[in-house]
Amino acid sequence: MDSSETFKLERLHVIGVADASKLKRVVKAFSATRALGLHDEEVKPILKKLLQVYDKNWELIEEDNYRTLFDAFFEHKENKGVEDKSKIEGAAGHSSSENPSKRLCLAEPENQTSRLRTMESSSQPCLVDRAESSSQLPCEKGKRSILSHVPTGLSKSNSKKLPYAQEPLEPSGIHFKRENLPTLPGSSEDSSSDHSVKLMVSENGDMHEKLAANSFDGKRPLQYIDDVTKGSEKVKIPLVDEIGNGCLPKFNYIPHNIIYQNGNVNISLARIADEDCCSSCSGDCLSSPIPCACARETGGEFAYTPQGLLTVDFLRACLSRDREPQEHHYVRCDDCPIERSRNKSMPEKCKGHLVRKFIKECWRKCGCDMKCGNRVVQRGITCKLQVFLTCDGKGWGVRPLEVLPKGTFVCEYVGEILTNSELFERNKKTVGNGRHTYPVTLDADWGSEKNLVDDEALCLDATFHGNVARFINHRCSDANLVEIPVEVETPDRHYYHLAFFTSRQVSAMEELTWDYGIDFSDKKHPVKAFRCCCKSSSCRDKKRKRN
Ligand SMILES: C[S@@+](CC[C@H](N)C(=O)[O-])C[C@H]1O[C@@H](n2cnc3c(N)ncnc32)[C@H](O)[C@@H]1O
Repeated sequence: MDSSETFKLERLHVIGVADASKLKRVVKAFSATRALGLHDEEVKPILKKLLQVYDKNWELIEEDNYRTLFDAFFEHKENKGVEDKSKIEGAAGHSSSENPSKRLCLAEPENQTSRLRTMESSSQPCLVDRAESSSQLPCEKGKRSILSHVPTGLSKSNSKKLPYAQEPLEPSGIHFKRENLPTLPGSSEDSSSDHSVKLMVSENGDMHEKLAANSFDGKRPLQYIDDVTKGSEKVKIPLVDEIGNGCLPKFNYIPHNIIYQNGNVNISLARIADEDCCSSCSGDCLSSPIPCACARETGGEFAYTPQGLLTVDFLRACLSRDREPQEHHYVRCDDCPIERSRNKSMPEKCKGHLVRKFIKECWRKCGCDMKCGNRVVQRGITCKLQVFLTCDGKGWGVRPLEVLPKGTFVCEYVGEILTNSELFERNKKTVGNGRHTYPVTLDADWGSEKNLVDDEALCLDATFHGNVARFINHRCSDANLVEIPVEVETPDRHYYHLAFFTSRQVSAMEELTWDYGIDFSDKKHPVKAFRCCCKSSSCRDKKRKRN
């Protein structure tokens, strides 16, 4: 018997799996926990206990990339830590006055967290110091123990309403529904049993039973949508609300940008000149010793490695421009389309636009094949992502369910393509009602155009129609995502794709963030000013800092 067979049988024995068909599942669970550096010996008893509690229902353990198993593991660790601590303190003759919930919620800069530390706090990722968070959503307070089934409460009085809760958008393709899920016998409200079972109604109306073990409060349903993309992406993107307090987002999921009305986006093969494509290439352009015509457009080199990540040099150049822009990286238009749409007769002086480094991907007129390494963004989302309700008042956010190496393509920002005037008109109608908008200006190449006409000064608005990127929250200066303009099907750069790549390795369950580039003092900025809760040491929201 070889060592791998011994390993498999050992695990079957340890967790009491008699059926060999479960073997694959056991092995997969251990590979998932090992990928995060957890030791099999420590995971074994937790997995065994979960199988008992869930009556050998593997689906519940496997879903969300073994989320329940990870939660249970870290919860166990945490409880053990507290136990050990009180033993030590008991022996030393004093007790701790520290509130355990505060301990887990200590502010910690994202980029200093170790992989394990981030997972440890990930069951309720909270960067809020409880001492100052009376107006914030509670996170640890209502936590429900998976292994011990001790229900705890979630106080209504100190929960803060989310933007959507305050001002639900007008129906414009409402696709997600929130159900008040009926509690079945055996739920936590039914004290006769310690199994909390809820009937979940998914987007398509299917009903399925789900153990609400991650729900923090027996009275509040844990909200769960299997796939917010409605099957339009290659991967499913679930939505979870572990707090039971979020208003489900009302928007229409679209996987690709779509023109609202007047935006000038002209996609035609005739417009792609020979020098704008690599028609003489074949196979994979990355394997050629000489950069192809598309790579030359990127700056003479490919931006991607054969593994599909951004090259270190390209990422470094983008980050330095993003984080420490020099005066010469800015362009100021003579006749700025943004100022023009704000005040046609007397436009203010242009505030400046950061000229960014572009990636040019191969496309239809190129001779290479679809597997060419210079086609990354056009292949769409491949990472496992999850939309979740943040616990520090930012509303919904996005996190990966797996570790993302530095330079990974995560998703592009998708929305309606609007001209700046259209956006201005749209925003004018919504001024004063507290509604949040989701616009991004496509101004990365405004410097090379003399005077952009109105229908070429574009932006993306994901308020009503958008993809998962609309849920990514802002972080000042040291966000873990960087946005990079990507030219795919149009050679002129007033329209392009805005792609998000990781700026460093991101842990599983760590919130994804990007720097919206907001000047918090600019009251007229298209992104409506909000009080920034990013907790970055370089937070630019001066108001927030003072409070
Ligand atoms: C593009 S949306 C991001 C998704 C949003 N959280 C949601 O629930 O749909 C932008 C809005 O999220 C909120 N937001 C994003 N980053 C934030 C931050 N650092 N601090 C506070 N609010 C934030 C603001 O309300 C902002 O208008």
